[in-house]
Order: sequence, then structure tokens, then C-alpha cells
Amino acid sequence: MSSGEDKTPKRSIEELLKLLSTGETLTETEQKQMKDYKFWKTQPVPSLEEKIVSEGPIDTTKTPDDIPNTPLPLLKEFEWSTIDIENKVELDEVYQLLYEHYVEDQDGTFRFKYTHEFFNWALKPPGWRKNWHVGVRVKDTNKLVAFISAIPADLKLNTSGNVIPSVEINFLVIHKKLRNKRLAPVLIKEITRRVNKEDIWQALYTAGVVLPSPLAVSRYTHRPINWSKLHDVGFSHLPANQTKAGMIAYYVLPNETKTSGLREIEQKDLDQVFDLFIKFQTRFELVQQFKKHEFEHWILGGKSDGSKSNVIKTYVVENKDGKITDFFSYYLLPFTVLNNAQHNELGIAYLFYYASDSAGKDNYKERLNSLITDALITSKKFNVDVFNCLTSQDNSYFIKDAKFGSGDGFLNYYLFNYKTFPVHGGIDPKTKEVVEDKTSGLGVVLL
Ligand SMILES: CCCCCCCCCCCCCC(=O)SCCNC(=O)CCNC(=O)[C@H](O)C(C)(C)COP(=O)(O)OP(=O)(O)OC[C@H]1O[C@@H](n2cnc3c(N)ncnc32)[C@H](O)[C@@H]1OP(=O)(O)O
Repeated sequence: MSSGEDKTPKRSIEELLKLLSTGETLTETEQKQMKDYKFWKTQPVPSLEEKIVSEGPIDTTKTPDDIPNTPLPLLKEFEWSTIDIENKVELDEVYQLLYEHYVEDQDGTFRFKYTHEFFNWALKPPGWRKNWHVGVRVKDTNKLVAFISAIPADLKLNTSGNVIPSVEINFLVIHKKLRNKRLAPVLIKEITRRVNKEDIWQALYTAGVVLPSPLAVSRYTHRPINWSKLHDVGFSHLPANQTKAGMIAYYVLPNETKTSGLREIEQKDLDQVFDLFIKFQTRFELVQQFKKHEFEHWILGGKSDGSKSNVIKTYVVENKDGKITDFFSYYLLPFTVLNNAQHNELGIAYLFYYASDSAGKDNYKERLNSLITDALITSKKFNVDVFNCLTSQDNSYFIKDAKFGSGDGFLNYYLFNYKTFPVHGGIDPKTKEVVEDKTSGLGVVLL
């Protein structure tokens, strides 16, 4: 396309991924020092540059009785509000807040297109608590201006075998007009209080920003499915020495999957898939220790009427003897595209959990590559335009061959109140490039 005539601002896919990661990359001189983290330096987290000598909890002294029964005070204009996401009006308020304020998009062209189904899946896994969906409202107008959530998640460190009863923290958001006013630390302290009251003292969370102190860093990678649409909406530029037709041809995928026995998961597969998954997860250092019904929620979508999920897509491979040998899953979270004459939505898939019984065998890399290629092919059915994955799990075995390109967004993984030895996130710590064909230490996927 002749870029001179095109009014759409051009962005690289790298910038798209940066946007998705809601993160930032700082040069060394821009990097904050520990003393600059006015809030985080008061919290039970390892210091930056701290050399971990032994793994384990940092603060072990407290019991739920030591934790205050009431929230921290807010400025007088605001009030705490526990959000009832089973109430449609309140769920819409969370939706609206995240829609308008979660992603930093300078010219406001792209918004996450959350759905009620997505929230029900993401925020209501087994053991979820209403009390862990925490909002802040403006007293006068009742407007929801901030949110943070926790969901239960037992973590396991396969290196030591330690199981850590935890929560995962996600969807922290503050209205743009209330930024840089130190409200985030208050929200974090309040969710900590509510979780501690349930006798849980550890949390896992990820962020694009660098905080004290990541236990692992992984990188976003992306695989264009519909290159020409990505180009139309201004995300993928045409490299100088390429033609549009050449780019489309490079990323073209067959219409049919190639693994024999591949099909969508059914309820009856759960036991076999769970067993396969549990075995596969021993490959990684940090995993979530799912109970079967929790795994069922995440993999089958947790719809109360048993209908198929529009958010999470899971496929299994069944061999001739009825044995499930592999599975993969990915979730869908599209963008709404504003101000574009041709397109109003961009389909985005994120690789979720997978497993294969060929792990550790000679054909493993080849097998993973065909499985993931099949994942890409199936995603076309759901109007996916770009398929994303991190460098976690065993993804570095297929990232290159399946034509995923490195983004410039990085994702840092953190544990609250627990020290661990560093975990390999799939990239070289110095060059930040993908380390190919090496199992990462990260077996856990956060949304
Ligand atoms: C046991 C249970 C424990 C449970 C809790 C475990 C911990 C959970 C931790 C949360 C996991 C969240 C996981 C996700 O959801 S990650 C997604 C985060 N959300 C977004 O990026 C959406 C757009 N951005 C915003 O809404 C705001 O910019 C946010 C809300 C991010 C910060 O608001 P604001 O920009 O108005 O800042 P402030 O003046 O109020 O506060 C400044 C302080 O906040 C520290 N900060 C900035 N960004 C983050 C961040 N992403 N995680 C942790 N801390 C963060 C910052 O270093 C500074 O502290 P310090 O540098 O002075 O020390």
C-alpha cells in the first residue's frame, strides 16, 4: 500500500503487543531504584537486585485476627464498594471502567471488547468471592472509578514441591482522571486485607511495569492470521522490501487442520485431559495446582447451562484407541476498532494451556508445531486476526517455526510475600530475545 495516501496512523504489530501488555520498557537511566518505590518498598516483596538465597514466605507472623476488620479510609469524596458482578448493572459498570481506562491507547482507537461471558469466566472460577471484587466510587455520583480483583489459585513450585495457597490479582484499573494520586497502593492494601482475612498470605500477579521484584520476565509474541486486516487497521506495516501479496502469502494457513483425531473438547474428555495436563505441568517450575473442577471451569468455560463457551476454545486429539494424547486451548478477547471505515473489530486469540504426551520424546518439537499450527487454523473460524502467546510454557519450541514474531511488550511475573529463585521466562535476560527450544519455568498462564 502506498503509505502516502493512507490516513490511518501506522503502527507496527510490536506496538500492538506493547499496547496489549499495558507495559513499558525503561532504559537503564530511566529505571527506578528501590528507594523510589515509595509503596512497594514497604511491602513483603524481594528488593530489586536482591540475591535470593532461600525460597519461602517473607512475612509469616500474622493471623487473620491481626488484620483490621474495616477497610483503610479513602479521601472523603470516595467510598469503597464491593461489586456484585452477578448483578448486570454492576457488571456493566466494571465493563465500562475497563473499556475506557484499562488500555493505554494514546489516540483511543482500540478498546478491549470484554463481554459478560468473559467476566464470568475470568472472575468467577470455583471458590470466587464477591468480597474480592473491590471497587471505589465517587460518593456524590456513585460513579465507579477504580477496581481490583482477586481469584483463588493454589500455586505449586515444582522445584521444592511447595504448595502455596494464593490468589491471582488482576484487572487493577483507575479512572484516567484519578491517576498518579496514590490510589493504586490503597486498592492493593485493601485487596490484601480482604485476602488476608481468609488466611491467605500470598498472591501471583503480572504487570508490564517493573516493580520489586519480578521472579520471571516473558515476552509477548504474535502471529498474524489476517495480515491484510491488521495492515488495514494500521497495526502491521509493510516492510520496505516486501509486497502486500508477499506478506499475505507468507502468513497464509491451510483451511483444514492436519492432526488426525483433532476435535473440540467434550465434557466426557475431562478426566483424561486433566490427567494429561497434570503430568505435563511437572515440566515447569511454577504452576497453578488445579483441582479437577477448577480445571474444568478454565478449560470448558464454566457455563452453568453446559453450553459451549464463546471465550475459551479447547481442542483435544483422540487416537484410534480413544486415548487423548494432546490438547490445546486459547481464549478470545477482541478489540473494538474505533474510527476506521473498513473494520470495527479486531479478533485476538491468546494461547492458554496445552499438553502433549509426546513431551520429552524425539518428535516433541514437531508435534507441538503441528498442534499449534492447528490452533492457528481453528482460530480462523472465530474471526481471529492475530494470535498471541508469551514465551512461557514450552512456547519457544514453536514460536519461530509457527511464524510468531517478537513483540516489544514484556510481562513481569510477581509473587507477593514469597521469595523464589529466578524462573526462566523464555527469553535471554540480557538480549531479551527468545531462547529457542528450551522449556521455560513458567507453567502458569494469567489472563
Ligand atoms: C496476599 C494477598 C496480596 C494481594 C495483593 C498482591 C499485589 C497486587 C499488585 C497489583 C497487581 C495488579 C495486576 C494488574 O492488574 S496489571 C494491570 C494494571 N492496569 C493497567 O495497566 C491499566 C491502566 N493503568 C491504570 O489504571 C493505573 O495506571 C494503575 C492502576 C495501574 C496505577 O495507578 P496510578 O498510575 O494512578 O498510580 P498511583 O499513583 O495510584 O500509585 C503509584 C504506585 O502504584 C505502583 N504501580 C503502578 N502500576 C502498578 C501495577 N500495574 N501493579 C502494581 N503496582 C503498580 C507504582 O509503582 C507506584 O508505587 P511505588 O513505585 O511508589 O512503590
